[in-house]
Amino acid sequence: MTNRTAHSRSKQPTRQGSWLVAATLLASFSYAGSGLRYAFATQRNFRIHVGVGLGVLGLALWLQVSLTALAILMLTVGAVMVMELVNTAIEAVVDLVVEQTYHDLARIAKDCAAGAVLISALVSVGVGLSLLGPPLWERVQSWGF
Ligand SMILES: Nc1ncnc2c1ncn2[C@@H]1O[C@H](COP(=O)(O)OP(=O)(O)OP(=O)(O)O)[C@@H](O)[C@H]1O
Repeated sequence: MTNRTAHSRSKQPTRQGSWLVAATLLASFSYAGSGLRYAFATQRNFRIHVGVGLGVLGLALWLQVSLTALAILMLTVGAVMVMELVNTAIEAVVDLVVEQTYHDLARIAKDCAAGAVLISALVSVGVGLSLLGPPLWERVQSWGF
């Protein structure tokens, strides 16, 4: 039995236009996990952002920054990852619509999505330097450099 058939025979209310609807909360998490795994496996930039983000949060914990600073860093790191995921989603939808053809609107959509990732990454560098730079400098000086 295909998923579509299974769905149509279930007691779940149908949603017009959807091929497959998450029937349970667990299924929703599972689909979200699939998206994260796909982005991690296929998007080099997403892997870089995850690596740098974990490094930044590790550094913040090591420097024992304030809880407010840690919260701002988590928000910033998370925002970059979210932008990368949205960028990946937009690229997939654009490719689905135009397939292998060149289209100016496809270019604009992809370029703007990439621009959004770039801005979030630049902002996160500024936030990271502002919040981690001074305590890192103090720590280095305390070593007698
Ligand atoms: N169908 C299209 N029509 C017009 N321009 C396109 C099209 N597909 C891609 N482009 C152009 O090529 C660029 C790169 O597109 P591509 O799909 O390869 O993204 P990418 O390099 O994988 O992006 P990212 O590194 O953010 O994942 C786009 O930003 C856009 O300028």
